[in-house]
Amino acid sequence: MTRSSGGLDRDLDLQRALSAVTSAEPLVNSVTNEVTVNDVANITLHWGGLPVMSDDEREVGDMVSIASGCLLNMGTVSETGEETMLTAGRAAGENDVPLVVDPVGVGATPTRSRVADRLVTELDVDVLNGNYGEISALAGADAEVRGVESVGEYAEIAATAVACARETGSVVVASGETDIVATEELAYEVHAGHEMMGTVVGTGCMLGVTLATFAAAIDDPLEAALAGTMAYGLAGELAADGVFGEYHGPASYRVAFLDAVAGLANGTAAERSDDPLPDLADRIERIEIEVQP
Ligand SMILES: Nc1ncnc2c1ncn2[C@@H]1O[C@H](COP(=O)(O)OP(=O)(O)O)[C@@H](O)[C@H]1O
Ligand SMILES: Cc1ncsc1CCOP(=O)(O)O
Ligand SMILES: [Mg+2]
Repeated sequence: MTRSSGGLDRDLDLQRALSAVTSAEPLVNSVTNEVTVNDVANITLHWGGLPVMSDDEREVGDMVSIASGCLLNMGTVSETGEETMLTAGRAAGENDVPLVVDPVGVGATPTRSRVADRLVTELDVDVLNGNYGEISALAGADAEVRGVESVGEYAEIAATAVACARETGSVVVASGETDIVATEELAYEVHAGHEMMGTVVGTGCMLGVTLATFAAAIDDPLEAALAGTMAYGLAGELAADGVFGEYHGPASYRVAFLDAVAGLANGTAAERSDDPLPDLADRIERIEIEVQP
């Protein structure tokens, strides 16, 4: 892999993206796991979307057909859940509803790898989001996913994310200390977030529905992924800086983080912090990747 970095080669405006979401107020259906479902619903609302968690085989196709975005999160996928996610994903494809898939825990067990493979091969996925280990496992690269956590080193994660984008035709968001947003052509490093985000269960799931909510309001999936990933990491920083209240550990940090998301969407972040929105050219770096064919 050859790597050369360059500036942000796109006109990306974070306030414009945030306003697109709040003005669209998109209905977003999440078929997701019961571990973090409430946080996934709440953060959808905090961004300005309308959450619904329809996951019954008899209804989910109808609900997705009237939604503007759809998330499939396989965190606790059951046998029925597998078929329901495919029903929801097919309805998204038939109704041109942007589809985000979070292949939680792919690579940890043969079952998760099989289900994830079905989702990415049988559905038209606009954005795939997972941690470094999950995206590496999906791309067939060396990966260690312990349960749902990514462990190990991933020095080539940008090239792996591009390879995954090439294989799936999706925009790929590989989350970690530095988030990678990749297409079949290139990758962007998004320098945002805070280590406290890694201490809260659900921050990957909430990133997934953030991407679905932004993709529901912004036509270009790459722009939606870059803006959503950046806004999400920014909320993590504002919370860590105490802008939305003092925290004393992961539990109180989680509350401050949710308040920071709402504050970015409703404008109160600007009242609480001198300059809440950074110049994206300083935070997003384009990485040219020469991936071996
Ligand atoms: N050490 C870190 N520094 C900055 N941001 C982080 C860190 N760890 C996690 N994050 C952020 O937390 C969110 C969830 O990422 P991650 O923990 O990789 O997902 P998952 O919970 O699915 O494993 C992402 O937005 C990511 O950028
Ligand atoms: C712990 C756990 N187990 C099955 S789903 C889930 C939540 C995963 O959340 P995240 O991917 O955001 O860490
Ligand atoms: Mg996750």
